[in-house]
Amino acid sequence: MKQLLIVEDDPGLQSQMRWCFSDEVEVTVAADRDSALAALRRLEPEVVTLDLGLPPDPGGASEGFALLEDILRLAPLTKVIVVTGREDKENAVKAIGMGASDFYQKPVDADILTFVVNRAFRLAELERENRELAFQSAGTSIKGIVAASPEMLAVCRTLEKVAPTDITTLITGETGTGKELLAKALHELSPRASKPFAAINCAAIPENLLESELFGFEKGSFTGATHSKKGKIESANGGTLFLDEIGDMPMALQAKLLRFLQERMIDRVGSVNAIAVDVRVVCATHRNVRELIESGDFREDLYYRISEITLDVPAVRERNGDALVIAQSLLKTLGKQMERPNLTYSDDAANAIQSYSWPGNVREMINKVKRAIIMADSRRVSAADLELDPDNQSQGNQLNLRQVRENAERNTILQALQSCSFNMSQASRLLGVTRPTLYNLTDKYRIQTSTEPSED
Ligand SMILES: Nc1ncnc2c1ncn2[C@@H]1O[C@H](COP(=O)(O)OP(=O)(O)OP(=O)(O)O)[C@@H](O)[C@H]1O
Repeated sequence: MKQLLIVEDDPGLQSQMRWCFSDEVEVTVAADRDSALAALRRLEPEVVTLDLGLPPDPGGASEGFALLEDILRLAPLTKVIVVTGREDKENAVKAIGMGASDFYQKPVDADILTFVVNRAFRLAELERENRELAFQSAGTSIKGIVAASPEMLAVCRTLEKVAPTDITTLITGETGTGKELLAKALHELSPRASKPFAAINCAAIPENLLESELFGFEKGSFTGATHSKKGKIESANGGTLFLDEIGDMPMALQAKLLRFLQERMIDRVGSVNAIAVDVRVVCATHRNVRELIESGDFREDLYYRISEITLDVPAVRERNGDALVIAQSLLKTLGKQMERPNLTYSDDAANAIQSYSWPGNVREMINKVKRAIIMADSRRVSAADLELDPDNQSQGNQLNLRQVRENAERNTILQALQSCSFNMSQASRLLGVTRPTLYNLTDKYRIQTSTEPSED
C-alpha cells in the first residue's frame, strides 16, 4: 500500500487533507517535527506533504525547513511536497532548492492536492523502477569508473543514454567525485570520440587570461600577442569542450559564453570576423549553481543553456557499498603501479573505509591508499596505514533498524566477496553460510557476483 505522511499542525486542515485520498493510499498525520520523524522512520512513506509553519514556529518556516532537511538526510528518496501560504513563493522556491520535489499552495483544493500527490507517487515509483533496473544491469562499462552502488550505476546509465546526443550537459557533485572522468566518458561514448576533447578549468586561470584562452586571440590584439592563437573552443572543433568549474566563470565571460552557446560562433579577441565552431559542451562544478544565481554570481539564462541535462554525481558516502569497492580496486591498481601487489585490507581498515565520510571523495581515497601502500608493514593494510579512525561510525544518519541491518549485511557480503576475489565457495565459508544462501543474499542485495572471474 502506498504510504503518505501529512505533516500539518492545524486539526481542521488535517482532516480535510486526509479525506482527499482514495483507499489505495494509507494516510498518516503528524502535527510536529518529532512525530513526523517517528512516522518517517516507522513507515518509510514514499510521499510527505509538509506544512512549513510548524510549532514552535507556526508563523514562520524555520521548523518546517529543519524537518525538510532531516527528511532528505534520513530518507533522500522521499518525495516531499511543501505546503505554503498563498503569499509565500520565496519559501516554496527555497524548499525546492533544498531538494523538495514540489510545492502546493493553501487553501486546500482537493483536486489539485490529489493531483500533486499522485504525481509524486508516480515519480517515486518510476525512480524505484529505475534503481531496480540499474541494480540488474551488470555494472558499468564506462572506462575508469568503478561502481557497484545503485546510486552511481543510475548515473552511469543516464550518462550512457546522453552520450550519443549533442545535449549540453552539466555535471554537478562534490570535489573528487569523478566529474571530469564522466565528462571524458561522455566524449568517448559519443560519435565525436575520434575528434578532440578540450578541457579548461575556469577557476585555475586568471580572469584576464581566461577570455583569450577560451576564444583565442589575433596577433597584435594586446601587448605580447606576437602571433594569433586558437582558443580552447576552436581547438575542440568537431569534438567536445569541457568547461570545468563553470561556477567560477567571471560574469563578463558568462555573457560571451552564452552568446557562443546561442549562436555557435566565436570572435577571437581582437578579431572582427566570427568563426563557426561545432562543439558539444559539457560543464562541471562542485558549487551550488542555484545559490550562485541567487547571490548574483551566475547568470540564470546561462544556467538553463548549460544544463539541458544535469548529471548529479553522488558523494562517495551516498553510494551504498561503493567506498569499499573503489578502495579495493585502487589498492589493486595502485599496489601494482607502486610495486606492492597482493596487499589486502585488514577488517578494521575495511570497516573504517565504510564508515568514514570521505569529504574529498575518490581523490582523497587515492591519496590515502597511496599513503597506506607505502606505510603498510605487512601485506595487510590497517586503518592506521590509511590514517583512518577504526572506531569512526556514522550511525546518526540511519533511518531505522531495518536499514542499518541491511546496510551491514550488504557491506559484509561485499567485503567478504572482495577479499576472496568473488570466489563464492570461499566467501560462503568466510560468512558461515551455505553457497545457496549466499546466492540468495547476493540476489536480494543485487550484488554482482562476477566482477572478478570466480574459480568455483
Ligand atoms: N568511480 C571511480 N572509480 C575510479 N576512479 C575514480 C572514480 N571517480 C573518480 N575517480 C578518480 O578520482 C580522481 C578524481 O576524479 P575527478 O578529477 O574526475 O573528480 P572531479 O569531480 O572532477 O573533482 P574536482 O571537482 O575536484 O575537479 C581521478 O583520479 C579519477 O580518475
